[in-house]
Formats: sequence, structure tokens, C-alpha cells
Amino acid sequence: MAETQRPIHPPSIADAWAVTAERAAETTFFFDFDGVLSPVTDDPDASQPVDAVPGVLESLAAAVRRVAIVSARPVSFLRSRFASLERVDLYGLYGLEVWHDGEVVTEPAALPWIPAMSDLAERARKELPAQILVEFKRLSVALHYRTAPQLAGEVERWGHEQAERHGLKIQGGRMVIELKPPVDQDKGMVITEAVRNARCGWYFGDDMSDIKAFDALRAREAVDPDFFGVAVAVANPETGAEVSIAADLTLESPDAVAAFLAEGLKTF
Ligand SMILES: O=P(O)(O)OC[C@H]1O[C@H](O[C@H]2O[C@H](CO)[C@@H](O)[C@H](O)[C@H]2O)[C@H](O)[C@@H](O)[C@@H]1O
Repeated sequence: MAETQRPIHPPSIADAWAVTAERAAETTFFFDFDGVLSPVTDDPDASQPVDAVPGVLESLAAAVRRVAIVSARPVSFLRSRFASLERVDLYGLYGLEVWHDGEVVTEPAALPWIPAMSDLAERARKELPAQILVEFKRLSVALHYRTAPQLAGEVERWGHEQAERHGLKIQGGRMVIELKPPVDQDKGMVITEAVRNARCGWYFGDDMSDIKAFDALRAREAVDPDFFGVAVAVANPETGAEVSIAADLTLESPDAVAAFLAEGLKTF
């Protein structure tokens, strides 16, 4: 069958699915977790993917070369939410962890930072107000102020002070800041590597850290005009328009993501 031409950006959604179906064997779909596959909750431990998500991801994984979740959550958390999925790959902690051949593989350069991160979480619990939820993720510490937004400034100051004193990196997010080891790894780097041999890639994200993943798709297109990348934002009221502006299209919610994929799968 003759190939349809790569659509001009932004393509119609129907064009985007047509090109994707044609290149299915060379296509990867990437998804952020919180806010994209799962609605935001006050308690990060309570987050669950929307009901339709596991089924639609598994169907997508059967139709294209690869489906992967690329999250700031640890792989252990992602496994607890997607235990039934056999064909979906998992990147945790911005790619510092990967689920590979039945085990978690951790970036070796990050491992020496585990004790420092554990100490940091302990200090955060002692020194920050009790309303701040401290999430220890082995190789990073997230400081959540969703239920106490008036404390954002105090949390930011404390976080920046710690980052400076201990040589850590800071990542801002939705009502959260996260302290990470000074190891070069982010979602953009994960996507750059993962689309090296692909002809088509989609990324669904809702947060500031996802913009680097969108950029990685654009960078791939810049060096290979045949590559077809689609950046999809999921709307949220907290990061303003920045994520949507960086994307090709915006969906309203995790439920809308599941419905969008189910509809798109009809093209294959
Ligand atoms: O890369 P992601 O999978 O999107 O992870 C980003 C952060 O997600 C979680 O926090 C966010 O979702 C929580 C649950 O809905 C919400 O309570 C919080 O306000 C959000 O920032 C997670 O807890 C963080 O560790 C991740 O960095």
C-alpha cells in the first residue's frame, strides 16, 4: 500500500491516527501517570488509573511496537497499579528506574544517593509543618502542599536551601516540589533514547516535566523529517497554559485520554 504523506503540524486527529496505523510496527506510545492516566487526588497513595485505562493500554500495546509509562513515581508503585499489564513497559523516577526482564534496574550513578534521600525525607518530616506530605521515593523526595497551598512559599524556600546545601536537583510539579540526586536523567532523555529507531511517537503529559518529553519528539523530527511525533497535553488548572501550548492537542482529563485511545484504535 502506498504511504500517506506525513501530515503537516498540527494535523487533523484523523490524519494523525492514519499515519500512526500505517507505521504501527515502528510506533511507540508514552504516557505520564498522574493527571494523565489517573485523576489527581489529595493523597498520592490513593491514586488509581481510571477504569478504562489498563484495557485500552493493553489493546494499544498489541497494535503498535511499544507502549511505555514514563513517570516520576517509582516502578514499584507503577507495578502496583498495572500488575495485570504484560506488554506495557515502565520507566520510574524520570527514568532512573526501568522495569526490565522482571526486575527493577536502577541507574547505577543514582544508587549512592539512597541514604542521603532517606535522611532528607526524615529532616523534611521534622522541619516542615505537619500539613506537608513528605513522599520518600528511594531516589527522590517529593514535598506536597496540595492540601496546604498557603505553605507553598515555605516549602519552596526549604527545598531550595536543601538543594543548595546538599547538591541536589529540584523539579517543580503540580502542588509539589521534588528533590533529586544530581544525576542527569529526565523524561526528555528517556524519550530521546526510546525513539531513536522509531518512525512515530506519541507522548501524553500534563506537567512541567513532560515538556522535555514533548521537546524530545520535536528534536527527533528536526533531525529526521520523516519522523512523526505527536505531543498530547492533558488539561490541568495548576500549570497554566504552558503544557498545552507546547503540545499539538489537549485532552480534558484522564477519562478523555482513555476515550481518545479507544476511538483511535478503531483506525488499526
Ligand atoms: O510523572 P508523574 O507520573 O505525573 O508524577 C508526578 C508526581 O505525581 C504525584 O503527585 C501528583 O499527583 C498526586 C496524586 O494525584 C497529587 O496529590 C499531587 O499533588 C501531584 O503533584 C506523585 O505523588 C509525585 O511523586 C510525582 O512527582
